Amino acid sequence: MAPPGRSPRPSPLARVSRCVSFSASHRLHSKLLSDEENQKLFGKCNNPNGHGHNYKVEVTVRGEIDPTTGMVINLTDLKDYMEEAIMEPLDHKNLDKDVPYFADVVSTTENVAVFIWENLHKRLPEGTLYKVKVYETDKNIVVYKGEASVPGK
Ligand SMILES: Nc1nc2c(c(=O)[nH]1)N=C([C@H](O)[C@H](O)COP(=O)(O)OP(=O)(O)OP(=O)(O)O)CN2
Ligand SMILES: [Zn+2]
Repeated sequence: MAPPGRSPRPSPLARVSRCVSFSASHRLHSKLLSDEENQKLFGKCNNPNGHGHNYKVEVTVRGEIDPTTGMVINLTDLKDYMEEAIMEPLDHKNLDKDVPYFADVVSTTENVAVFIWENLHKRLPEGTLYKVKVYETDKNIVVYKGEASVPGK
């Protein structure tokens, strides 16, 4: 509580990140396209027997630093949430065949990032998930921040 006549001291906001790695196979193939169109669009990534990646995921949570605990979020809790939301559904899986979400959603890194966001944000305090960054390879990187475009705008 601030002394009378003084406004309360603003709580510092910080961003806390944690990384995990998982291995998975997939095939880029859209059910909305013909086999020929898929091959033309995705090339080697449309190989019928798939291919694999060692994905790296960086999750960032944003919030006030609690004056009592000194934490935005307990990283031990974040570790558990990431285990449930990322490792359990995705590690050592065939994304297209083992993960129901990707039955009709092309397993691009963009969509992997959205899947992880949707799975994580329901476990975290409202409004605290800030960023999901997925490295499909060292060179191919996607950032998703929960944003969506409004149709017609
Ligand atoms: N917009 C997207 N484009 C592509 C994605 C994707 O997720 N989003 N994914 C792929 C493939 O999955 C493919 O595996 C990418 O591999 P590759 O091109 O081999 O990866 P690198 O660029 O890191 O490999 P180098 O050959 O060493 O450059 C394709 N497109
Ligand atoms: Zn791939």
